[in-house]
Amino acid sequence: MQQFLSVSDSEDPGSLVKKALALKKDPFGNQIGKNKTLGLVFFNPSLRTRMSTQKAAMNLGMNVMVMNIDKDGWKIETHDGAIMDGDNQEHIKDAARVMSQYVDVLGVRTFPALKSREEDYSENVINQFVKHSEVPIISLESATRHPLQSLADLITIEELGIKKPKVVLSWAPHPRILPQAVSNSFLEWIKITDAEVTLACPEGYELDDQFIDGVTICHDQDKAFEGADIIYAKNWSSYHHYGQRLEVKQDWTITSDKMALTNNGKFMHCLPIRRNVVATDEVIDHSIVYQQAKNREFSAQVVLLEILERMK
Ligand SMILES: NCCC[C@H](NC(=O)CCC(=O)O)C(=O)O
Ligand SMILES: NC(=O)OP(=O)(O)O
Repeated sequence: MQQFLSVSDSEDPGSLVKKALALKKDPFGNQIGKNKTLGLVFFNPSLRTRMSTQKAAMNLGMNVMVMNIDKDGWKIETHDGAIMDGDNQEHIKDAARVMSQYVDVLGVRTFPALKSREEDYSENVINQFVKHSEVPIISLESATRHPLQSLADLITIEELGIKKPKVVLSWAPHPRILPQAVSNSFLEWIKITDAEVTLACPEGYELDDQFIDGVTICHDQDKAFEGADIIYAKNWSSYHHYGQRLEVKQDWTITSDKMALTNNGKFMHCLPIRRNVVATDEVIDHSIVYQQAKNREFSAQVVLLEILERMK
């Protein structure tokens, strides 16, 4: 693997799931990362991605450097050709090139601004890193995708051992407007499995066509939940009415009553989760979200391993 920005960067993404499960059994068996350094650049907050990716790198014997560029760096200009006489102090092309000289692999987290769909879906920030970095780039969640999360989700689903699982990706309420990245990415990855996938969301919350191709869309949450094996909950803001908050009449919070409609379904969420807004305490406390979060370590480890193996 040369880089990891989406499912299409792996020739055989299904094999990553199996290799990750093997790493989970023997995390320290391969020290290929000795004398190699991973850099992690954060434009946004993170708990799981930060810690699981550092742990994954340490499992392989790597050193890790973390740069919270939004807090500790100069203010970054992201537009090509900008006349930098305003607040922004350092151009992304200079920052990316320089940081890449200190490390062997570079991870980048960058959220969308949710103001312009064209700007966000152009993936300008992470693509500038790809363009100007001298080393492979790993997405730690970009404007439109979160592949390390989706790979961990697939590892978790594989561990459940359900044949042809009925999976529902359900929209849920949230006090803020959030990116579509986790949901887009989940749909892009779940397609490589034999799962039957339904997207449950209020009208106006359908995702970009490139992600929902082949997915059943259901605007009735109760109906979607009937017989489901897995409920993957997430809030996302409207793709079609970009950056807007649409009126939603029904209550989409996931409760135990709704989970009772499923086939003893497992509840998944990438975290962080707004308790008693996205889902009730009872649902979260009986869920597999911690198993899912633990698997972030092995999704990151298998990706680092594949990248390091290619560099040998
Ligand atoms: N990395 C996992 C999710 C990150 C982000 N969630 C958030 O920003 C939630 C913040 C809050 O609850 O205010 C998202 O939805 O893409
Ligand atoms: N799920 C996830 O990516 O969490 P963080 O935003 O805390 O890294």
